[in-house]
Amino acid sequence: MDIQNTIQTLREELNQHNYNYYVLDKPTISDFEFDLKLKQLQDLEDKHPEYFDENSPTQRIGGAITKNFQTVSHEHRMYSLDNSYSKDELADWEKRIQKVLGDVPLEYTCELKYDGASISITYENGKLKRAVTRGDGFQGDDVTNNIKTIKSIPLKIKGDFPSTFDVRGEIILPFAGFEKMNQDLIEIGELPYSNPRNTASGSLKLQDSAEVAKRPLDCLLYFIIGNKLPFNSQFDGLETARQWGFKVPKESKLAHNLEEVFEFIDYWDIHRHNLPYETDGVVVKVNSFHFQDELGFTAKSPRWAIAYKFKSEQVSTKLISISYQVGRTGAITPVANLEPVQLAGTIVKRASLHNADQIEKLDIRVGDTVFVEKGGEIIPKIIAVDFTKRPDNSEPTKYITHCPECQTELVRGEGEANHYCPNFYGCPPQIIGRIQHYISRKAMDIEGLGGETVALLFNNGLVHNYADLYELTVEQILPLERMAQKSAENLVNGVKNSVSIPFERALYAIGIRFVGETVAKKLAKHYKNIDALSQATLMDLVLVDEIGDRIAQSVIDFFENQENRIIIERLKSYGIEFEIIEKINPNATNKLSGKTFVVSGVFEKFSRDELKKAIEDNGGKVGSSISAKTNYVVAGDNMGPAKLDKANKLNVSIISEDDFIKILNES
Ligand SMILES: NC(=O)c1ccc[n+]([C@@H]2O[C@H](COP(=O)([O-])OP(=O)(O)OC[C@H]3O[C@@H](n4cnc5c(N)ncnc54)[C@H](O)[C@@H]3O)[C@@H](O)[C@H]2O)c1
Ligand SMILES: [Zn+2]
Repeated sequence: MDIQNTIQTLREELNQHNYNYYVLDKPTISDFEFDLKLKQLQDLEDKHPEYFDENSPTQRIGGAITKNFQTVSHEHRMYSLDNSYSKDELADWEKRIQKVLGDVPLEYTCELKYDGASISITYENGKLKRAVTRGDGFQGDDVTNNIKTIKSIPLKIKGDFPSTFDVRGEIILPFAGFEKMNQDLIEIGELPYSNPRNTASGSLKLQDSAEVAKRPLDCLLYFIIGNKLPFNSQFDGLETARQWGFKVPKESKLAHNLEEVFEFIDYWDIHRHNLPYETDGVVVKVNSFHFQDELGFTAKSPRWAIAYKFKSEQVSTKLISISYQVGRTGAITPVANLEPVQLAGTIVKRASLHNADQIEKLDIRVGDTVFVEKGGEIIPKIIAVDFTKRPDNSEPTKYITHCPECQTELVRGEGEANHYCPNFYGCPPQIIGRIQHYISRKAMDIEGLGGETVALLFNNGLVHNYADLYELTVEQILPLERMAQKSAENLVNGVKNSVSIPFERALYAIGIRFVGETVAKKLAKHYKNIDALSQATLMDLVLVDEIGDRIAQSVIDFFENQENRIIIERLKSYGIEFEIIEKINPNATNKLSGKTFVVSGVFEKFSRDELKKAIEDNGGKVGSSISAKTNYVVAGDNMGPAKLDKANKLNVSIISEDDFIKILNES
């Protein structure tokens, strides 16, 4: 291929990767590989200036503007950063600076490079006015509403500030929040997000800011830009930002020479693993604004700053075999079994291969030597195959066609990433997984019963679904491994005691696909009992707050299934109520002393007589008309204007049924 063609191919390839990374938030190659290709292109362009193109990925910021938000021009352009991977490159950078500035003493701010999505936020008269993504550097998406949901971003500034300025920061998803989000997804049988950076970036692009508000995003600030700023160096700017109320990580340091910069890098290359969020390097900036102005910018990045990228830890090892796991929902996940190898402080033996497409893309085969990396420093993943080490007799991987557990032929729905085993009622890991979900802490929270025991019960033919749990007897389970009289009794009692559980928890427990904790709450509140829910049509369901087509269809499918209906009826017969039950606290005494009021409104939950009885049980006296002697009147919705009038005159408060029950149930 001639040079011009190579350059053209690289440009096209990099443009596609930029699109995958910035717009889709789904990169298909590692950053390291991306940076290598970019460098290769840069080198070719340097050698062949005749092929210069201002639209080349070397000259332009990779991000893009989406059509989903209003496009806004940046008052101050948003640049990228030049990258370096070695101390030599940093030394070269300093030389280039000294060429411009002469041999002056230089100070550098050293900051961590937070791995998320950049944001520019404009403040006017101390108030947050607008937040815009980096986009192509000139223009970005107005995501103000989404940004306002992030609690660490002040809506109003404290202290002395110029009338208008922009702040620049990184929107990140700390590890803890990221893992919680994934846990919630796994619980409802969904695939987890691949890493915090792409998830943070994807969150900013959501159309519904209520959805964004639920995500534990954070903003780490690294720059203030504007006219008449009350400081003249980067380091003082960070301190000021902190005083104005922004979150500025305290790890940043002022270095007085390159040696101190190297110390900072060496320290954080190790200790970054203890930070609660992801970092991918260190950003070194010339501290003085005066010098920054003199140095200026290239087409893409400031000359006064450079990123030093940490090498993401990679090792190579051998693929021993591929096994396939069947999840609770029947989703198949291929898992790579590796020759054990040390990586970032842990021994790695297995890595997820995600799905059939991933295997095909990597062209990974048993016996291959593979590169493993800790993606997002959490889950190890296979980056690539070392083809130079492929054994001659290796065979392409054939994805399984049948379930490894029950031999049912697998299916793959249109547009779905994973294969599924459709044998919902006969496939052991699906059955066990469903029962394990049913007993889990957030569901029925059954004391005395754990996930392993569930498998044991199933394997011994004692339970086939979660309703069977309620038929278990001590005599049946006593002969099982590691079971003693006491633990057997605890198990049976734990199951028995679980029946008095709020509707929303029971609804979550039965494991309808896509019905997680939050959705279960919404459905419970809306339908009040399972019969109403089971009769709901698709149209009814999608009208419920936050219920979309996919969830609605899944609810319909669940209740259309005869076996599910039988199980629910059985659960009811064991005492699970599957409805929201309002109770008047039977232990309330004298809750009403010293109060005088009329209970009025439409009585939805209790009859007039029940309410009267509750009043009397609480030491109150019920009257039929409002007078000084009787404190309470249960009037219902037919309280005539005369009574209302009288109540008003006597200054007696009129309260609803709900408020009345609340008073009785107050502890
Ligand atoms: N894998 C892929 O397909 C793919 C595609 C495109 C880009 N990428 C990766 O994305 C990056 C592209 O670079 P980029 O242009 O987004 O720049 P960058 O992320 O390397 O550096 C610039 C950004 O760093 C951020 N940053 C974090 N901490 C900072 C701090 N303390 N001070 C200043 N800025 C800070 C800012 O948001 C700034 O916009 C590279 O790492 C590249 O490998 C990967
Ligand atoms: Zn199966």
